[in-house]
Amino acid sequence: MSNLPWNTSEPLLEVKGLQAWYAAAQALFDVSLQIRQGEVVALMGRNGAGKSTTMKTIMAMMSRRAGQVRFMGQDISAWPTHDIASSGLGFVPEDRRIFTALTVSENLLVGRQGARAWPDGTPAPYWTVEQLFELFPNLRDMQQRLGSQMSGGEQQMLTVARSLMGNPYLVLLDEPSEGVAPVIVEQMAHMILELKARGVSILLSEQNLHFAELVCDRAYVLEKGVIQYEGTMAELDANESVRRAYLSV
Ligand SMILES: Nc1ncnc2c1ncn2[C@@H]1O[C@H](COP(=O)(O)OP(=O)(O)OP(=O)(O)O)[C@@H](O)[C@H]1O
Repeated sequence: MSNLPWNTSEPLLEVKGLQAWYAAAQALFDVSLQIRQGEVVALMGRNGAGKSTTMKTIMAMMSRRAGQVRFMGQDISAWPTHDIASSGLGFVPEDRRIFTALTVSENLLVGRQGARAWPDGTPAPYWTVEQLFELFPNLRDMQQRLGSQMSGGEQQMLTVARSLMGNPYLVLLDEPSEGVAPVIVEQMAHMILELKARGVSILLSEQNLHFAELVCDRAYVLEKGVIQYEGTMAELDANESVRRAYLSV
């Protein structure tokens, strides 16, 4: 048995009353959301709605913030970012922070963390480099390539793969489909479904309803730093007024 103070019937991630500021400008207002084990949840909203800020606040990357973040039964609100990441909460930022002077293989090794277990002692999702190459076949063909010589979409894949090297329980994925070629978007959708099948939970920031519908169970919709709607993907799809008011469709 592990010593995780978490019962799997409780949410894996529970965010309550999150607020955040850029200097004097408040960017998040009382944002609350939950992700249960095995769920893929969309965080939707237009440019500037606050999706990235929500993720950065969960990861303690906003210097001025308030509210509570519980992950696997622990209050992580005051933890530093690196402790949050090493507890099994992965974050793939939108700006693709790979090491451009390192090769694909070296970038992956930088992300390596040990294997994890669920509270009942069963193994949590674990990724070998070979399994990651199965998930991202393009990366297998460019193992010795420098990060600086990869396309934006390839860098995006490498960022996701490196995060999976940390064997996270939950990944915050910030707009993985934004600005990448359609063939890569397709691979991203396949990758998210594969993660879900392996038991990894995901919070996916997304503007594209069609992409979110392919892979997500539920959605929260943000506008101006406020959660305006929450529901299943089917409910959101059927709700034309919410779609028109807060999404680009
Ligand atoms: N570094 C920053 N300094 C000041 N204001 C910022 C900064 N980053 C974001 N903001 C503001 O905070 C608000 C939320 O932005 P955020 O990036 O979280 O939105 P988003 O939903 O992720 O949109 P996008 O898809 O454009 O990333 C916006 O009004 C934005 O202008």
